[in-house]
Amino acid sequence: MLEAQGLGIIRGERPVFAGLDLGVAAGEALVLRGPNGAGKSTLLRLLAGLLSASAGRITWNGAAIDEDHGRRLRYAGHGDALKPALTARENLAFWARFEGGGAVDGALDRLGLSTLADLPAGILSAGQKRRLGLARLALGPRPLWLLDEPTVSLDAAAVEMLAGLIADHRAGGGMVVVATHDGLALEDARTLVLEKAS
Ligand SMILES: Nc1ncnc2c1ncn2[C@@H]1O[C@H](COP(=O)(O)OP(=O)(O)OP(=O)(O)O)[C@@H](O)[C@H]1O
Repeated sequence: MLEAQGLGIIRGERPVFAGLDLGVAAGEALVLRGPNGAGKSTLLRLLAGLLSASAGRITWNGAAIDEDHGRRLRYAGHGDALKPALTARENLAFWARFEGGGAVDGALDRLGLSTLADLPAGILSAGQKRRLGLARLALGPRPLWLLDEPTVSLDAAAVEMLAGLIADHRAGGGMVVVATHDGLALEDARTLVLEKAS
């Protein structure tokens, strides 16, 4: 279980949020909402261990997260983290190697990219690049997914693929925390609304 207690962070000398508590158990989804600048990306980066909190603590099964935390999660931020000169398949194969293995062709297929597998990532459309970035989720199981506005640039079919991917992940006991401004439909998801600090 992922938990945060009394979480607060100051960025650029200004508090983004303070006193924030949350918990996500196996199979659960937590949707982060709130206006631009409210701190959704900041919270996801904290939960990923990419930023340090100014106050409070983040725990995994009761123990403070440490340098091993990154191996139990997949974080998909605003960028797609692709190398434009490599093909779609080569990009994903790079990630699979980096993570110690993964089913590359199956992941491409899951995001509807099989016919584009041998094209350089640099010539893919914005939505195709986003699909490819998200195909990393399908490389193999990791318990925690942290997704920052994953539906940006996606068409309706791809949003459905993503929703299916998340549903399967949760059915297998996975957890997901997702920041979104739109209507990504996740069954039985809880919502955490962040207010903009004044
Ligand atoms: N590197 C940084 N240095 C200083 N302040 C930062 C930094 N990164 C973000 N901030 C500030 O932190 C606050 C929260 O930003 P964040 O990106 O987490 O918001 P958000 O809720 O994800 O917004 P959006 O809906 O626009 O994506 C903003 O006021 C932003 O200016």
